[in-house]
Amino acid sequence: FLHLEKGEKSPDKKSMMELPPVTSQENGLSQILRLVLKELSLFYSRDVNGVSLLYDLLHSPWLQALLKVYECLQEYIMKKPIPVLSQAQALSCEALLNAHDTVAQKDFEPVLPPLPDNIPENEEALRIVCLVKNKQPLGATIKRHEITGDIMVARIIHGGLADRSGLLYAGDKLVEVNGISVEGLEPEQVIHILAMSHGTIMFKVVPVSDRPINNQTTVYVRTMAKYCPWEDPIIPCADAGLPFRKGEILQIVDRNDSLWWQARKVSDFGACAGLIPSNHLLKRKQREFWWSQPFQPHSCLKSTTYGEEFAGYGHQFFIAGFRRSMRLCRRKSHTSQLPAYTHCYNALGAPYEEVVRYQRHPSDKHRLIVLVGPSGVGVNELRRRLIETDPNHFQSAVPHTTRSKKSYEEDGREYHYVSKETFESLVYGHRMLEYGEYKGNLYGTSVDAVRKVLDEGKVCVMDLEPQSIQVARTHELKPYVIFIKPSTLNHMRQSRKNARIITDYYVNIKFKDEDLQEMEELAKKMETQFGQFFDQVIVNDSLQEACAELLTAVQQAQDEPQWVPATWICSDTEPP
Ligand SMILES: Nc1ncnc2c1ncn2[C@@H]1O[C@H](COP(=O)(O)OP(=O)(O)OP(=O)(O)O)[C@@H](O)[C@H]1O
Repeated sequence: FLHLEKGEKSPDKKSMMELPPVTSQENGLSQILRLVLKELSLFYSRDVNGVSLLYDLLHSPWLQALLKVYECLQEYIMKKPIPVLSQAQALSCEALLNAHDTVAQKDFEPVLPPLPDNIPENEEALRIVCLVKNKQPLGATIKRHEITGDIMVARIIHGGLADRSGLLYAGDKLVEVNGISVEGLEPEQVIHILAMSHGTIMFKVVPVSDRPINNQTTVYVRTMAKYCPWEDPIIPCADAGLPFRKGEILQIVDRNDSLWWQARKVSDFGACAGLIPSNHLLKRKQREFWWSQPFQPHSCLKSTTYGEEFAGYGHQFFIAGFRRSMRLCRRKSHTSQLPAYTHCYNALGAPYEEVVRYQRHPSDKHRLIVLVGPSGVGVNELRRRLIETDPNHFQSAVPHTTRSKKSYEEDGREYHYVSKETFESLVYGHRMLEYGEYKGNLYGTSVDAVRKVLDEGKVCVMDLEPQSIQVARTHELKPYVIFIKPSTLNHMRQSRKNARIITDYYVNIKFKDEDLQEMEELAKKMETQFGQFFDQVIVNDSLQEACAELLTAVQQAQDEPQWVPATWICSDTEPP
């Protein structure tokens, strides 16, 4: 510090004005203070009233020290010196470590460390990081360098303490922990030292010469598979892994490593990131898993024997798409065609689907509402009730059939009646969202039938078998998929006492216990296989409550922001 002694000869005002401009380095608060003190000293020597008090105040060592510290920090912020200068040593924490990337999720909190007594001569090459153990993990992993055998910081977990401290980097070489040299130690031994340490822990590291720069933009993805780090034998550090279920939305924050990415769940944004297998790696795992499984025929759908068709509900107005033949046909639809596809998709499709936040503009067409659920759960009951709340706003799509029209039917009301050739051309042209055969006739719902409802400015509500969801997931329809889930067996026994299950016979029959059990099993299978596509799950326990939930969900789908595949919004988006 520049020190002005009391009574020291000060320059006169003119010469003060002519002082050469201070360099940018000097152009700080200390310099201004120095000039003020010089000015004051002029009056001090003349014993001007009150000046001595002001002079003493501004001359006090604590004020000058405070300004100097402030300037040091400013300089540190501007220069980001490597390694960290002694003035700015500080703040860092935690440690995760393991044989490959051993993680010792030790608990730490940052501390402002005392400066070491004797700073080594080669200070420039070392960084000293002090941490205080607390309940937070360090958020870094260590490993042994394959060639040199050095203990290295393998990864810094995004958002963890080490990351936030800004003092530890992947590639830093660990030299000492609490004064103990780590040379020749195994990563596990280093972890043991950490585990045994209490209070402040000091790491001495040789900083990595090229700090990794993460200049990738973050992407959001929907997980198409589930992942459990503790069941993964090849994850570098299971404790640093991020477990996820199918259908969760993740924010991928680091893709520098081609095998292990870092991500966090949008449902838990405050948490630090975790390791997840990269797209490529997860795909490989799925492929290996798929080939290791014996072929299992698809058991998600129930097939029935087929009786006669008769007209459906006798409600006050006609709602298309509730015809018994269509519903029974759907039950057996695709059972022979889709299983292999479904398994293949799960095994070989992209494990992460890039998603973006989408909010429908009021002038855009409505999103298609798709209801999915095991047979008998109440999909059609709920759909019918929803449409009845506002038939001018909610509508079903009119299905196609190749069977002949009955005298009381109207073309385009119950069905679109078409020839087998026309129907088949729609199928081959990929114009059918789903289709099947019932008693020698074809039944199905076309994209055009859905489009017609949407073009009229209405909300199209349809039920689909889960394996058809993929077909409906297009930029144009932007389906919002709601899974109708049965409640517990005990609840169902009560609530379904008077309910009737649709049969192939003229009289619908009451639910038996086996029907309820089968429904529960089917629901589980559907969730396991197709849960990644469900935007919403509604448990159909009380019909009234389920209806209210459905209405709310449908309104949210149309009016509030939702995660949708990025390809629906920008067609040139590549998968991550
Ligand atoms: N929450 C509920 N409480 C009581 N009864 C219900 C409830 N939900 C649906 N039901 C009744 O259960 C029966 C079956 O419902 P629904 O016909 O909607 O089944 P579904 O899921 O469409 O099955 P499918 O596709 O096989 O026809 C109907 O009698 C319906 O009124």
